[in-house]
Amino acid sequence: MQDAFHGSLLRECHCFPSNWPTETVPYSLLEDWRIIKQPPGERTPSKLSTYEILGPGMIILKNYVSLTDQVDIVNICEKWAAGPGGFYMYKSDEDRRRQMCFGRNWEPETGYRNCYRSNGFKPPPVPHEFISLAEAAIKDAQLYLDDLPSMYPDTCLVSFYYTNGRLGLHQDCDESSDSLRRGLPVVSISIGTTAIFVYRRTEHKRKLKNVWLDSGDVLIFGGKSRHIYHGVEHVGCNIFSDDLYLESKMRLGRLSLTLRQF
Ligand SMILES: O=C(O)CCC(=O)C(=O)O
Ligand SMILES: [Fe+2]
Repeated sequence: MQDAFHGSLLRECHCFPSNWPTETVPYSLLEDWRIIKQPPGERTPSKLSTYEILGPGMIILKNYVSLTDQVDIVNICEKWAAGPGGFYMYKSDEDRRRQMCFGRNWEPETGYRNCYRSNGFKPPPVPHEFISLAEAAIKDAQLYLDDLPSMYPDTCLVSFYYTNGRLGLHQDCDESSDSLRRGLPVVSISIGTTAIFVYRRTEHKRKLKNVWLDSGDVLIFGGKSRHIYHGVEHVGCNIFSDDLYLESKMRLGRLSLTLRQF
């Protein structure tokens, strides 16, 4: 499946479009470039996990990802972030966040159309740890929501938000028409500083709601909530717990993984 995708795009993509990312220099997630090897410990989900239903097909699983798994995620991302084709920044992001992709390349202006990044880099496959985590979260969410479809994440957008980071209101609508029509969920995993997720349902024109995203939280929106307008505000410097920073040495900021099925 993935080979077929890459193959066809490679054939179509003869030259670099004009809107390539402005910067693709290596960007380490760590303050001191050290990767910490974690001893085996508590695995996801954390025993203290709770949940809140936010709408049809929309739920937040609080404190769902254990500290051990959060550190693992930082280390997996770091492996790619600091290498060629790692984190990149778009002009439109105005020095507020960096991004990289697993599975399929996604760019703010061209969506999933381009396979190449400016250096000819092909996104690595979605790490199996991320796939298992997203699938487990969806399964757990389905215990509380009867209108949440399952999905197999074949794409993962990794964003690192600086403490002045934000993301304006938008809909996620670049996935295949089949995925969108079936309401296959978006799974957003938060690691690092606390942020506020703002959202509104398409039919509620003015009613903006918000929910805190702390480190270890998993937010899922699918089914009837798949097309919500949403954004990220106030990343700031608040940290839910300093354990993550002590154990992973991650920079101050918010790492978010957004998994989807194309
Ligand atoms: O950072 C997040 O949790 C959400 C990101 C998002 O909405 C997106 O990348 O489309
Ligand atoms: Fe989004």
